[in-house]
Amino acid sequence: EFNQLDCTDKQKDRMEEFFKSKQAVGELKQDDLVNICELGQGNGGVVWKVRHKPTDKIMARKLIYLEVKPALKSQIIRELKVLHQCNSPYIVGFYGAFAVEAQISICMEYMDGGSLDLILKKVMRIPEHILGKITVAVLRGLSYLRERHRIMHRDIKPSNILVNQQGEIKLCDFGVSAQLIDSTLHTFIGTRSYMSPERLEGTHYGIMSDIWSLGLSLVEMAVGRYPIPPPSVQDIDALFKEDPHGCQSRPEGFGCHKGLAIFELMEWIVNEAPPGLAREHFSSDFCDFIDRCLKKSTSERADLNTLLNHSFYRRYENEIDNQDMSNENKQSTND
Ligand SMILES: N#Cc1cccc2[nH]nc(N)c12
Repeated sequence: EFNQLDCTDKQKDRMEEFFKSKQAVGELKQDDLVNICELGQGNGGVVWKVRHKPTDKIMARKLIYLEVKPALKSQIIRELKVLHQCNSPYIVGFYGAFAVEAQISICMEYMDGGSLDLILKKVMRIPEHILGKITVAVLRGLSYLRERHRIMHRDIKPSNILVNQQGEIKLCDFGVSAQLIDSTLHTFIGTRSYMSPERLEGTHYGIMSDIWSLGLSLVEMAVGRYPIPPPSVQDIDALFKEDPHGCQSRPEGFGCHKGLAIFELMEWIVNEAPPGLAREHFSSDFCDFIDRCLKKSTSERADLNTLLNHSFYRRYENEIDNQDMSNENKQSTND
């Protein structure tokens, strides 16, 4: 019985490989890093693809600009060091963190497939079977953070789910430093929110809030646009109507509806019915999985263990493990 915290041999090999490359890098210094190109903006910072000159390793470096007292900055760097213990096939690798003046640098494993928000912009929408694999990786990543580190993610959304050419799917940007969270609370800049109703209302929230954010992210990736306010039935039908040219293109005006202002959108999340999937276009267990993630009341919402036993998760969990096994078998027959 594969436990969601177990790893396949292939995953163990990859983690050991990363650990060795991390040992080769040693302590990170600003002057050892050279920018290659920008990978993304958001989450209170900008992410650069960088090269570590002494080892020639490619990394991703998140830069957070923070005007805080030196004592707070040292506390943030100290708290970020917990990331050295966050070792899971579903969590992006961590090389180290350091501060230079008002800039905090978090250096991590470079994921050459990028983040799912940028992929979604290119492919219009993500097919259900891929969303199944994404769901397995996210739930296993959330399980790892909860079981081994007693933390929730706090910011599940497509831009914090990264992929690489080996088909790995990993979480990044989780709230490991309480001080960094506190110091950046006022810096929210965005036109959409993945926060749960209870979090927007300022009441108690926890891991169940991550489950809401996962559900909302999956609907967005399934449909191809942020799902609040919900797309019309016509929008959805147009989305799935085969394009006469055989290639999928975004229907005229789809997704570029006049969006709600951020506060209207937050009010919608708190006051209106949650979004869901159209049953004529998605499997019943995917629709049911989403419905259970997007219950507005946390007492009705599915918790992590319930979702790890849901038929939608079960359908894809073996695919990820067998994929590694089959890759291992292919590798061993090629050896
Ligand atoms: N964090 C991060 C991030 C954002 C966009 C692309 C990326 N590739 N590898 C990363 N770590 C990363």
